[in-house]
Amino acid sequence: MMTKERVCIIGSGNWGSAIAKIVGRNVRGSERFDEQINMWVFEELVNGRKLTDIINTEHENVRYLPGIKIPENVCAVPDLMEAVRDATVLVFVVPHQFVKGICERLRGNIHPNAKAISLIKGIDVEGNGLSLISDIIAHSLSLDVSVLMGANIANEVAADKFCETTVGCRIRENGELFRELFHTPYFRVNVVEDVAGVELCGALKNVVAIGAGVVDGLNYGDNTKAAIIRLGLMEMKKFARTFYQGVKEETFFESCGVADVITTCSGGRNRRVAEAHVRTGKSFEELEKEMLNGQKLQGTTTAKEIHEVLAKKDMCGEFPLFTTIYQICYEGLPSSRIVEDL
Ligand SMILES: NC(=O)c1ccc[n+]([C@@H]2O[C@H](COP(=O)([O-])OP(=O)(O)OC[C@H]3O[C@@H](n4cnc5c(N)ncnc54)[C@H](O)[C@@H]3O)[C@@H](O)[C@H]2O)c1
Ligand SMILES: O=P(O)(O)OC[C@H](O)CO
Repeated sequence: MMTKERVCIIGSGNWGSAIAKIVGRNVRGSERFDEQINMWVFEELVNGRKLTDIINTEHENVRYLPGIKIPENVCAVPDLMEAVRDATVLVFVVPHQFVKGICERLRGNIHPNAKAISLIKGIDVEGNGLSLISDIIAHSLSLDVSVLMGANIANEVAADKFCETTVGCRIRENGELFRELFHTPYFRVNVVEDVAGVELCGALKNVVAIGAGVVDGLNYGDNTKAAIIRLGLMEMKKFARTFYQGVKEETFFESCGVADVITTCSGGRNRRVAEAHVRTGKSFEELEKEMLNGQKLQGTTTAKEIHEVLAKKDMCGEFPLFTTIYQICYEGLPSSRIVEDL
């Protein structure tokens, strides 16, 4: 008899918890996946109680996804090594700034047959230049890493509202395995063989979302926002194809591309916080703490990371939207320059 795949979800924030609901339900009765799932939780106290205890007794992540029941076969585990023990399928879903530290701790401690998927929307910049988060995981842990990105605001997915998503894979068999793990009638998975294209769409759309929030804060209206979306998509495509060979044109028409830019520029956290930044004059850090209750912004850090890459290559002038968004976030450029500098 085939040994069943054992799944561990690494991360338990807003999206990690929503995805735990899907995966927890999908593995029930599965011939391919073990029904028991571990979810690694960065432990914290909520009203004096451990978050893992709350999740394991009330089956709800009251801090990051309140009001949604997580299936009882999902077990919250505070110890990372214990969480991944025996896991052959690793689902990475933490804010991108934490992934390197987690991989360092995991190195040498994972199942030899493990494969992974990253749901993390972000990039990394090291001395030599740009790295995909999926490559950081793959190189640290010597395993194949697929990605899942799409127009997927966690609260809407968790409420079972229909949407689509894109899995990018290098090994088709693994892409199909992940489709089986995540696909539901209301969370429709399409698999494409373009990891870099899918992942860069997911990362870069967070920068465009900051731009959309800025024009909302300025009350510029829908036409301006549509222009930001269009110009943002063009810069996303140019950036992805400049830095990664083989990124496919059609990937930008998948859920991870145009659909995610639209959703993120309407209902996302990055957009909301950027709008508040313009209206209140408060810093992004202050507003992240005030408005997100522990959830993390990815768009501002990604704007900084891509700016570092562009500045090193002397290419800022070729990416006027990304550059202006960076300057608004980090250099005090007046918000109105978002359109003046285009
Ligand atoms: N929330 C969404 O709607 C959504 C949808 C799709 C993709 N994503 C992406 O998924 C990834 C994870 O986002 P999220 O919404 O699940 O997280 P989140 O924004 O809710 O972040 C909070 C999480 O970070 C954890 N954390 C805090 N400090 C930590 C530390 N030092 N080490 C490790 N973990 C720590 C918290 O415990 C919590 O689980 C991001 O890349 C995000 O862009 C989010
Ligand atoms: O809330 P945001 O801005 O982090 O975006 C959430 C998702 O990535 C939208 O697909």
